[in-house]
Amino acid sequence: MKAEALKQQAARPENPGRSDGGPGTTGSTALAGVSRRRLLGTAGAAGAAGLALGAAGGAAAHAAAAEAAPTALSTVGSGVVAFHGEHQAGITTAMQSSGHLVAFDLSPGAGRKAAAALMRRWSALAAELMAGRPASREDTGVALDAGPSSLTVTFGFGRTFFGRTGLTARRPAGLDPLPPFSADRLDPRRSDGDLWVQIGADDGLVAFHALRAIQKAAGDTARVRWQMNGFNRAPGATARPMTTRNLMGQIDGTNNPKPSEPDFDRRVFVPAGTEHGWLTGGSYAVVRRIRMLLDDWERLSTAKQEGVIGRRKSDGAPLTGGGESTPLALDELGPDGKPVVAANAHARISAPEQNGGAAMLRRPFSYHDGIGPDGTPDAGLLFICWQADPLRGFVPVQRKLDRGDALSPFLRHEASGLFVVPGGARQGEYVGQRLLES
Ligand SMILES: C=CC1=C(C)c2cc3[nH]c(cc4nc(cc5[nH]c(cc1n2)c(C)c5CCC(=O)O)C(CCC(=O)O)=C4C)c(C)c3C=C
Ligand SMILES: [Fe+2]
Repeated sequence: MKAEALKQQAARPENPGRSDGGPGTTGSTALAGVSRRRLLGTAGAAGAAGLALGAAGGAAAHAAAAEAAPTALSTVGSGVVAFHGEHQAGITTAMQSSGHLVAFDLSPGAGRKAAAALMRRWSALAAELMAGRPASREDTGVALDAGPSSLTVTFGFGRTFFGRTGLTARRPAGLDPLPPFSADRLDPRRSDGDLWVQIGADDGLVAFHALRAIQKAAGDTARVRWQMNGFNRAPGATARPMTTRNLMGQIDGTNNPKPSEPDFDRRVFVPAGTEHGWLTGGSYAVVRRIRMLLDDWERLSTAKQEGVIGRRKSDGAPLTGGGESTPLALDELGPDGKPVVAANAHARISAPEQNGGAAMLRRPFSYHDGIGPDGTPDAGLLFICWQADPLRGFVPVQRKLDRGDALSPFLRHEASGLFVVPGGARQGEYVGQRLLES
């Protein structure tokens, strides 16, 4: 099993819908040749045994040997995602097992110049950390011994960022406020924000290390507005690559657009030649903290739970048959003459063909913040979806779900944010430079 798991991780392609990779996708995650100061090794072949250092020869010999002989990283630790590129990392990257979402507000008096300096600082830091190198100043040591572990740091701007930096004329229409939905129970203190940072990694310490470094590098320029912490299944936890499950136990992410599909880029990334040149290659992230009413959900029989979604719980296959990737037969009727996939089933209502083609890339983290004051689990989904235009992605689908989704009685939308995520930085550039300096 261990060897099998290692083989999976080594072969791990990028698939945002899977926490441990999956077929049909492209990837930038690779085995790292670079690592943190004290990590001299590269992973090499999957399953490579670490170099055993004997006790004989005493501490000095041990230290000398440790200096000279590389120690093999596990394949999880050695996953590295490129910081520079056409798009920012953390969008099509395979879902990671640890995540932090943080929104910042610019401090009073911090305008465009300070924001530009902050983005320059943050970008340089993110590039170092994602390569597995320590933060250049005051590294806390929390991630020592670990490789990059597929760390990604992704930056976005909220609507208010543009007013604070005097850039209202360059604010894209896609940042117009989301409409209210009847199921919203939004806490403004945990919603919105001038800046948004998404951190993901396949190691909890590596993710936390990046979070602290980013927070400290904000200095006096920006203050944390809210922070949310999430998780997904660890790579290698399952015997074969699988779509991850959420805290309701459902396989979640099956029908995500795949990078291999011809319309993937058009759906997820802003193309060249639209409204604002600085936005080319960017995307919009809708972030919703969705509490799951798990006590109520877990009282339902498995058959009822499956009816709510329209898919089997065990393997994610449609109730109309086949396997996980079989399309839902939405027209199929049961012996009672009713559709097998109910009219209000979540998978039916959210399907692109029911929403004028509206599609989004869902890349969430689960969260669990203990027990709420009402004695029920404060747990659910940090729902993050990516699209080229929220008005053609999240908004129409959520409108439809809001009107009659069988899943709604088991959910509570508690916080919301909409952020524009600029395209990736080229070498020598920082994220957002084309907005802040042109
Ligand atoms: C507005 C968009 C969506 C919200 C909010 C949302 C919340 C949400 N969904 C699940 C569980 C599942 N969702 C599934 C499919 C699915 N969901 C959305 C959109 C939202 N979900 C879409 C676009 C789709 C794909 C539809 C399709 O193309 O067929 C599924 C089925 C498996 C899958 O395809 O991923 C599950 C399960 C939860 C628990 C939740 C809120 C907490
Ligand atoms: Fe969904």
